[in-house]
Amino acid sequence: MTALTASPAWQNLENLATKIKTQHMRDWFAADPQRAENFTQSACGIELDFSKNLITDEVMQALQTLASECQVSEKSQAMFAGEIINHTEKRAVLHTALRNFSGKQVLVDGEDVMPEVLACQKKIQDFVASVHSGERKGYTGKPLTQIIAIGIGGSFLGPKIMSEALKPYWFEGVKVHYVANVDGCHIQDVLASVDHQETLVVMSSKSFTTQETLQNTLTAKAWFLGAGGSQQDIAKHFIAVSSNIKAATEFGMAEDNIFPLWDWVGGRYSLWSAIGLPIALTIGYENYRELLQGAFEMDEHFQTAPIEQNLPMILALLGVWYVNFFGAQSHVLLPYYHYLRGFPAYVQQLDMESNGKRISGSDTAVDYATGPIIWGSEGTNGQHSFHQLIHQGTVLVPADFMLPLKVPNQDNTHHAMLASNCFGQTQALMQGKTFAECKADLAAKGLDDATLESLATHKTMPGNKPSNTLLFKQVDPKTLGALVAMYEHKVFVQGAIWGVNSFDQWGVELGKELGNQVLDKLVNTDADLNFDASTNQLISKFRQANG
Ligand SMILES: O=P(O)(O)OC[C@H]1O[C@](O)(CO)[C@@H](O)[C@@H]1O
Repeated sequence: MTALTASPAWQNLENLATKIKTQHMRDWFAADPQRAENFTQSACGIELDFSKNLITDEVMQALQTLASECQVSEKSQAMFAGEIINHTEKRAVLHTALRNFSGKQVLVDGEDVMPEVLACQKKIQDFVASVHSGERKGYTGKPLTQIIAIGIGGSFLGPKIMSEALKPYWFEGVKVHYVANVDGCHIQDVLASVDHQETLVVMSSKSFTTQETLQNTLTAKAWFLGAGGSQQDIAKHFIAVSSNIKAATEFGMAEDNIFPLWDWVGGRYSLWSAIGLPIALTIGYENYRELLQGAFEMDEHFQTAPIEQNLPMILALLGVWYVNFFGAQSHVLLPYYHYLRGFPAYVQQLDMESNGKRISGSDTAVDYATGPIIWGSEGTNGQHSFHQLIHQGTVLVPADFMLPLKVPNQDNTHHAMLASNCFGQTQALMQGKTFAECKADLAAKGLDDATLESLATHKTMPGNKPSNTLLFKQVDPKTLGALVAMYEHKVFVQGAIWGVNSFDQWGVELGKELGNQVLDKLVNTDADLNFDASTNQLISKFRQANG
């Protein structure tokens, strides 16, 4: 047993879980008219109804005790203070400094990082203004109306998904295309759709070593030169965002065209840095600043709200409850808003790359589950596919439903239908439908007793399936910023409880290394194959097909 699983707080939760598993949420709602109100909290434009969870006051208190025993708030103070909490990479973790509107200093190694952060924000502001006004032009004098944003992982998901979510705020006259994968089909399609004279390429790579991003940029550069641009025109059409200024200049980026970021910004936490430049180009700098402001307000809420009112804390503790005491292996995100359709993929990287870990801070393997599989897609589409498993399958899948109460420029018929589906799903998951209720329905249809008994077993819905409902007045930049920061802090709290380092990602390295070794054998077709038999066979087939 590790210290965590042996702790009194953990043991207490195990006992409570055994008790809770014999009860049904349906009965709690029937017995307590205040339940919904008691288990609803709001902050920063987000209302969280967590009453449809397998919890009682006693459970929530026990979870809060666990958080205190794991020193979550002390660990969070260390993060905000710029301490080296990413101990395997010896780095501070300060994405919060990128949206720090408090006017206070943020020290890393005794030095205030805020002047550099503010200077970079000013550079973004000026750059966006020069593109939007048409003052910054391409080499033939045309305005830059087509932006190709090249990057992958955290250098792609944040900009793409947040821009998509803010469609009602798009600046007219500029179109941003995203390219992440090294699959040539994508970049070719995008290049074929734009005029090189009007195109600005924003290459985003914190490390400036990522294969996909480097190759896609080289392809874009070759296309630009092939279409009539010259080497000296590159500076007008190619810019980079990177913490590796040396590699970016060696690659050919003009120094003035490089937007910096710092090693204390993790890739999956980087949308608040210049990695967010494509967002600012899409929605304008003022709206982009609102996004940052929303995140800042959530940071303040996370640091100051009491644990029982603290949205990231509540979400994190509920997640721990299901992962560690109910055996839940996944968590589904269900935005009922088309423009937020990419949000599950965003949280997927944020959560799985952060807490998909098995070694704790004491350098030993954990004996408890850590980060779950995060998945999901927009409602109502999922209702007609995977919701079946959530309702009647054999695994427990806690869900976060999300709905803006108002959507811009929309006829209420659609929105009311969308909301009714969202609320109806949470209701069905919670209450289910008993065998007796199913039988009564079938009897009313005049079915004979044998058919009725048999069919009713199949139609019975156990219910008691947990879900959170997150309501927003609307998905404006500020609320979206708060929403993203809320999930960041949720992930932080869980990592703090599980004792893992949420800020490294060694697991992705081996694949990159082996991929490069394989690439060498694919390109050098005479080279001996000395991998395992399966990999050798796959390489041979590729060589034959492309020989
Ligand atoms: O911005 P970079 O350095 O190109 O990295 C892209 C992504 O690659 C990863 O390291 C994973 O491969 C992510 O953490 C990161 O967001």
